[in-house]
Order: sequence, then structure tokens, then C-alpha cells
Amino acid sequence: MIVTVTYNPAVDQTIQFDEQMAPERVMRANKAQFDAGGKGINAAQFLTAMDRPCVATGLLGGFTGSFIRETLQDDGVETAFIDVDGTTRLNTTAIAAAEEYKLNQAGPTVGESVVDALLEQVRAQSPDRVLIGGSLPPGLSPDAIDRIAAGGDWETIVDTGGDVLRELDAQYGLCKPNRAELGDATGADVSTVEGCADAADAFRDRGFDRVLASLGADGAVLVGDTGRLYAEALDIDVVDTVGAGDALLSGVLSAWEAGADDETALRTGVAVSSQVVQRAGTAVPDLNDIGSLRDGVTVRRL
Ligand SMILES: Nc1ncnc2c1ncn2[C@@H]1O[C@H](COP(=O)(O)OP(=O)(O)O)[C@@H](O)[C@H]1O
Ligand SMILES: O=P(O)(O)OC[C@H]1O[C@](O)(COP(=O)(O)O)[C@@H](O)[C@@H]1O
Repeated sequence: MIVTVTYNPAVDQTIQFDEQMAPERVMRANKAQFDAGGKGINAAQFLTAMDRPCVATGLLGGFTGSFIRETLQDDGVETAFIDVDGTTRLNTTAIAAAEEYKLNQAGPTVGESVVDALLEQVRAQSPDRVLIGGSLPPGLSPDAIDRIAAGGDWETIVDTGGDVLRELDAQYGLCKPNRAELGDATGADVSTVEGCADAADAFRDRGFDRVLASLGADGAVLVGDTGRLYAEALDIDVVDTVGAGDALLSGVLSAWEAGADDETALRTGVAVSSQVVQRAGTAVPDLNDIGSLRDGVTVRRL
């Protein structure tokens, strides 16, 4: 069973415009939607849609927190959140004439006592795997992630970027940087798929058994003891890429939970992410028929 931890959830607002963004004028959207978001929350929704037992934990507050709580309840996701003062953030993706703008808030400031409270929630679920996803809200340091990773007998998967990823100190089963995060964390040349695989492999020494690097339209790389695998992305019509990384990771974890090998897991991840990017926002797509899509994903060893 998987527990997901989202320290900094978000309501995802997705707004679509026919025309290009332009300063100093009113832009009128032709479509808009709100979804429950934040990396661990998206993953819990995708895993639940694939019938994998999981519990979403994290910090929620204010009217946006209530929206997330209600959305997860409607989606049948099991939850064990901690209430905080302050208001959970609202992140905006604007899609304008096929260009994507992502505007993320910092989130409400929290005190370090939330780490103990969350660790207690995680332990109460006795998970096999814990996924800690997303940025940290003001008030917390990377230690908040390390403490949960080291706090029990579970495999910890982490999906975060920037300085936080570089500063993690515990032992992790997997991290999932995207291309920019991999480049930032390693300082390596990530302009080619091979370069990404080299960088991901080298990054394992920093405390990660496996590294799953997502490369957007170029697909994904999974490196670990069983070797270096590269999956091409599927040729699809993309609406926006919010939630793409969470979907990739959920597909991989879902397959591992079912006992699949790395190659099948990577195929499953690409298939799930393909379904998500074809829809606006982080709404949960139909993941019932993921098997046939998965079989169409090409994987090769590098
Ligand atoms: N333009 C695209 N075309 C096809 N698949 C895509 C595209 N963008 C993303 N994906 C799929 O979503 C996965 C994750 O995308 P990516 O953008 O790297 O993640 P993140 O959201 O973490 O930045 C990719 O590995 C790929 O399978
Ligand atoms: O915590 P961060 O890094 O600000 O990211 C939060 C955002 O990322 C998302 O989880 C989407 O992540 P991905 O596009 O990487 O899958 C959104 O739901 C959320 O608004």
C-alpha cells in the first residue's frame, strides 16, 4: 500500500485562451476549470483510478483546502490530512495559443511541528511505499522530507526539484526529476537522451536506488541496478502538461505494486502520462484501458 505526502497541495486552476498572452489588456478565457492538485494528491487520484490501495496525506487549510478534501472524497480517494492555519495555494496554468504558462504560489507558512504530525499519520497506515511529492511550503526545510523517508520501514519515493532535491540526505528508492530538475541538480549536459541517462545514473550515488527522469515529449529514462531504460513518448495531441510527471510516476508505481518489472513499469508510466496530457488540468482520465496503450510504448536499453 502506498501513502502519498503532499506538504504543499494546490488547487489547480487551468484557463484556456484562443489568443496569445499580451500585457496591459483583459484576456478573456474560453474555458476554465479547478482541480485538486499537488504532486502527491495527483498521484493518489491516479493510483486510486487504477485500483491501487493508497492514502493521501499532507497539509490542508482554508477554502482551497476544503475544495481539495471534497474533490478527493468524490473521487473515492482515502485521505488522512492535517489541518493547518492559512490557506492552501491556488496554482494557475494558462494555455494561450498553444503556449503554456505555469504560475505557482509559495503556499502558506507552516511550523516544523507538522512534520511530526504527518510522520504519525504515515506510520498509522503501515505503508510499503511512501511518495513525498512537490515543493515545500515556507517554514520547512528538506529535513522535512528526509525525516519521513527515515521514519519507518518503507521505501520512499521523492518527486521534488530545485535546491530541495540537491539537499536531501536520507536513502530513497526513487526520485523523479524532469529534465530541467535533473540538469539543475547535477549540472550535467541534459540536452540528449544519453546525457540524461548518464546524469540520472550518476545522481543515484546521492542516495537514490533508481532515478526516473521525465523528458516531456522525448519520453522518460529509468536507471537502476537492472540497467538504463529509455521509453519514447507516444505521438499524441497535448492539451497541457500539468500533472504529466505525476501521472508518469503513478503509472510506474502502480505497475511495481502489481509486481511488474522495470520495463513494464516504465511503459505503464508513459501510457498513463499520455492520457493525462491529452486533457486539460490534472483531472483524472479514464485509466481502465491502460493495458493496450502500454503495449504501444517502445522501450529500449541504452
Ligand atoms: N508533448 C508531449 N507529448 C507526449 N507525451 C508527453 C508530452 N509531454 C509530456 N509527456 C509525457 O508525460 C511524461 C512526463 O512529462 P514531463 O513534462 O517531463 O513531466 P513534468 O510534469 O514532471 O515536467 C513524459 O515522460 C511523457 O510520457
Ligand atoms: O509543488 P510544486 O513544485 O509547486 O508543484 C505543484 C504543482 O505541480 C502539480 O502537481 C503538477 O505536477 P507535474 O506537472 O510535475 O506532474 C500540480 O498539480 C501543482 O499545482
